[in-house]
Amino acid sequence: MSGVLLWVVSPKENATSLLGLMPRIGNPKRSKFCSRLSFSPGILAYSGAVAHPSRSSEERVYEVVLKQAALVREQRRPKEKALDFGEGVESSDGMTNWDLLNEAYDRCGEVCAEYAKTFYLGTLLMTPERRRAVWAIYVWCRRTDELVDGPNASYITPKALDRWEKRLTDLFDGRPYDMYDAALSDTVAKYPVDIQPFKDMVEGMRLDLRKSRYQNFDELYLYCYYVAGTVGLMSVPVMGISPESKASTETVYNAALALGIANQLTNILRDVGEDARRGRVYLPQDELAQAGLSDDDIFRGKVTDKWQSFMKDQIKRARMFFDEAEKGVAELNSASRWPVWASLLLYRQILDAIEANGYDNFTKRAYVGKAKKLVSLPIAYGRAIIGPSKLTKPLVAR
Ligand SMILES: CC(C)=CCC/C(C)=C/CC/C(C)=C/CC/C(C)=C/[C@@H]1[C@@H](COP(=O)(O)OP(=O)(O)O)[C@]1(C)CC/C=C(\C)CC/C=C(\C)CCC=C(C)C
Ligand SMILES: [Mn+2]
Repeated sequence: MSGVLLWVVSPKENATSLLGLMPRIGNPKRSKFCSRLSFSPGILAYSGAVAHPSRSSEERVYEVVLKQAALVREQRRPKEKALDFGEGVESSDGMTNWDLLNEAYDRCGEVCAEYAKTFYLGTLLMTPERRRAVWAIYVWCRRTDELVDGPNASYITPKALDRWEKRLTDLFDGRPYDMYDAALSDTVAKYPVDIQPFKDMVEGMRLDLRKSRYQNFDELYLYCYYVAGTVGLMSVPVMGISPESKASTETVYNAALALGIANQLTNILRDVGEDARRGRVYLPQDELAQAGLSDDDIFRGKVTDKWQSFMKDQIKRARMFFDEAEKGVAELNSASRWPVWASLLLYRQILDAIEANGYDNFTKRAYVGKAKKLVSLPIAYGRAIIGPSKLTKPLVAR
């Protein structure tokens, strides 16, 4: 994928390869969610709106959620931007554009299979159309993350991210740069996917370049939305909501957002030691201080009573986001539920693994073993059979 870097990195920042080839006020649901976050005294108190008299991160993110939900309701299909993959035009090697597009999607599938095997297996249950669209989104996310986390991360500047974003707008306008972009370009033309979550993910990568401390949970929440909540918002329009669902579109998007946030909080809790070795502390500074801890304690990496108690609260909060996410999975199209349940159950078990490690996330990496993974798959399947509740819920037109 040296093409990506040739394009993203300026000639001076020469590099070679990437990825191988190369709530809301006025919204009862959100208010309920926030009140759940603040049920516990101490660090879990959700103080965003108080600490920031303007708008809290959750309010800002919720505006994006509403916009995405509205787009799906309208089933917006920007056909005018769709690429013309007419079957007739042959290239010199005899391949039609149609063949090239199919190959592009296949390549996305190969990247997925290599980097996220379980997730890839889950997607095989989806319809072929949806499956390849999710692969295309996955590959774009993976490449975006690789820009700041991959082997060439030290060459990446804010300007390089601007170029990556320009490339994103081009592909949304039907002008893909390479094969992977072509697959995503086709996907966003076929499904009501908006560009905002993609741009927001790039913004998250910009944050990673310039920020290594988060003062409070409000700041961290925004970061988690940028790098992970966005994935939920990108995926739902492709995965689809069950025709039997009586839940409002906003409810489903909130759940999707919550799953992304839960996953990223889990990532952060798992990687405390690894991040500290790179000079990064994602944990909210005010909550550390309230627990009598500081960056120095993290760099020292000693598991103390204070650390254990702090971690218990952090894990509790991550689980709340998983609980919030659970409420929406049943509303998805039946074929999409299994991979989502599988990813939710597997990721949540990382929190159990941190507990099992005695909260030593400085020197031990929490992971879910093969056996536990295997057991989770039929459990996920069992849950996926359960569709939307037949009970009438407050109906918002969809
Ligand atoms: C209603 C409902 C619950 C719907 C489900 C919506 C849905 C599919 C949500 C997906 C949530 C999800 C998997 C979020 C990804 C979160 C994540 C782990 C983000 C990582 C960011 C950066 O992390 P960091 O650098 O700290 O850590 P690493 O060491 O690099 O891991 C990411 C790496 C960003 C890039 C994200 C991806 C590559 C994953 C993209 C995944 C998809 C597009 C497919 C999602 C579909 C399913 C079925 C899980
Ligand atoms: Mn990463």
